[in-house]
Amino acid sequence: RSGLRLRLRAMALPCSNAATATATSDPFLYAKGITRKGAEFGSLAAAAVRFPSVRFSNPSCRVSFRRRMPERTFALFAPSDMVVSEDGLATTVAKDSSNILKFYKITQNEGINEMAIDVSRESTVSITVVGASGDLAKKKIFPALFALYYEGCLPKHFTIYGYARSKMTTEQLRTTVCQTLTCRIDQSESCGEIIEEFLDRCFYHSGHYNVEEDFAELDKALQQQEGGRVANRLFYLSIPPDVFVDVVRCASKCASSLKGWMRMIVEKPFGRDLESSAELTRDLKQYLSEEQIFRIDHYLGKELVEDLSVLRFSNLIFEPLWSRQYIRNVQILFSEDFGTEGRGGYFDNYGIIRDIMQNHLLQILALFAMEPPVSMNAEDIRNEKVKVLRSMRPLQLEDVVVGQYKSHVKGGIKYPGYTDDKTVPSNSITPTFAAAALFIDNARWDGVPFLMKAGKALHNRRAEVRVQFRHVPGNLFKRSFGMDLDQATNELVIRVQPDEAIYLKINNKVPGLGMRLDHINLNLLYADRYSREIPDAYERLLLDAIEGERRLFIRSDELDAAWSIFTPLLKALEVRRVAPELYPYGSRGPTGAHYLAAKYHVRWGDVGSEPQNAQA
Ligand SMILES: NC(=O)C1=CN([C@@H]2O[C@H](COP(=O)(O)OP(=O)(O)OC[C@H]3O[C@@H](n4cnc5c(N)ncnc54)[C@H](OP(=O)(O)O)[C@@H]3O)[C@@H](O)[C@H]2O)C=CC1
Ligand SMILES: O=C1O[C@H](COP(=O)(O)O)[C@@H](O)[C@H](O)[C@H]1O
Repeated sequence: RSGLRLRLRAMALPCSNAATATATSDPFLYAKGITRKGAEFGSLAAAAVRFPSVRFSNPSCRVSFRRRMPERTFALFAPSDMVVSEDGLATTVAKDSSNILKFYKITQNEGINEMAIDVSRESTVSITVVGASGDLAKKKIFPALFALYYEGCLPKHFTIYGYARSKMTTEQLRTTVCQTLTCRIDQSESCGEIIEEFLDRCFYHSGHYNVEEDFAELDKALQQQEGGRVANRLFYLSIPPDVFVDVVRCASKCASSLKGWMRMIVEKPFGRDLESSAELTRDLKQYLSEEQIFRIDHYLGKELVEDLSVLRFSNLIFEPLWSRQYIRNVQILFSEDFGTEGRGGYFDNYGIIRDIMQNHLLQILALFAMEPPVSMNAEDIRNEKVKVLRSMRPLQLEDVVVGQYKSHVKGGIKYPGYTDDKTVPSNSITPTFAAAALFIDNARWDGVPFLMKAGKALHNRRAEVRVQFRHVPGNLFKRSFGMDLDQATNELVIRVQPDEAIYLKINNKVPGLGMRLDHINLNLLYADRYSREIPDAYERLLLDAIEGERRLFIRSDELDAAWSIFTPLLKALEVRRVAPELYPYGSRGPTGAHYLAAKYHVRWGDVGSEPQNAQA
């Protein structure tokens, strides 16, 4: 009788001194302590475990505390499993790789009869942003770290180091970082002070990426800040891929933590094809275990991408429809209204298929199409994603259309073509646009086209998933729709960005004496429903990496499966030197995409009129 299996994230980091724990009248852990900002967290813990979705009779029910905490004073870490049996016996052992072991045995009558809580007041997290002088570090990583600090999500003791070759002082780094920070969450607080506090924890160390001595120096600097505490170290590799392995070698040899954990967030691109990706994985694994590698795909950290599983698995109405029986096609769309400006040098070596499709869009597809996982644990989810990816057919050249933007004059402004970029060869055939039809050869999705479209320098910036359902059989209202049944079929749209929304296109009778039908949207526009600002994807992912939560990071077998789908196509495009169809900057992309969709009797959902209430 295992009863309720409750996933508990131990609440240790924010405690000031010792935490105490007692059993409440419910057979749950009632941990009590003082948060960093002085709030007592015991009652909140109890409230969280009493969350109404928790039912004793449901053994697979899981609660992740962090997501449910209403307060922003919590910094949680170290996932642990808590097993509560119906007779009130609860045991939990924290499975944490950071030398922190928590063990509770709780009975309803006796309370806690055995317990060891390391409140880890002597541990610290050092975060080193490697490539701190770069675009991503400034644009995303430092602002995300600040947002986490602002939300009280970083541990009590932490240090942030910027590392790069550029010569810069700590003061200069702070000045640069400061310009990117905003107090977007709560303007009423004394934001300036919090920024100052945060900047005081930021330092800079200049060094080469392949020089072990430079990392040994970094190690000394880190140790000085860590002040003898158990040191956990997170490295964020925000650098071009050709220096990944050098950094991993130097950092793991000369700047790894002796007692705490060491984790590395690795940015894409993870290779250019199946072989180079496997080689990179092999090289990284000379120095790191798979558990230490956090391959980031920031689309997995986007709110609506996370919501896909909630939508599907917590609503009875969707899951039964989620198959070839009711779904005609699925479209995963990405567009940007700007070109590769400033990143042409990188982009030309990769192209849109590697830059967006093989990772971001395929990850969305995998989450969308996977079978229900055993639980929401990282390995259970990633196992299902791998299964669905391995069921996919490798892409064929005839199922792909590629394009490249050319210059265009609009309103007296000349927008540059891709090859006008000085860092791009003038004869480049690198695609900046691609459309593809993919298929999953399994029982659920047999024959359903999954269409992807991704492009730069298009008419708008948008990312969305569109699910087009089948026509209603023997539709009584067919005559009201005229010939265009497609217009009348239900479509579920999950708009990832901008203006996050979920809406469902349905048919409705126009009020009145006649029988006129209207296609309208049941619309959940996030900005209308939720006042809280949506966190940036990098915030969620950084916090997960600090907590050791791997659910939103890519495992190496997932990566292999993803490359297996795209590598044959990428090779064919290169070997045959397939010329991209040119499209004007700011347009809707090449017309070839429409022919590709038509081949599978599909109409792109983003083309044509959107009912009014779908707009933000
Ligand atoms: N920028 C973005 O929007 C996104 C970036 N990424 C990925 O994140 C990583 C970082 O991106 P981003 O910040 O744009 O990259 P940058 O080109 O800005 O490079 C980051 C830093 O790396 C160093 N660097 C640049 N080129 C080289 C080189 N050839 N050899 C050694 N060091 C070099 C530079 O620091 P210094 O000279 O001071 O050492 C630079 O400031 C990349 O892997 C990129 O693919 C992923 C998603 C989005
Ligand atoms: O990974 C990448 O993503 C960005 C788009 O990210 P978004 O969060 O702004 O949608 C893209 O511009 C870039 O080319 C690519 O490398």
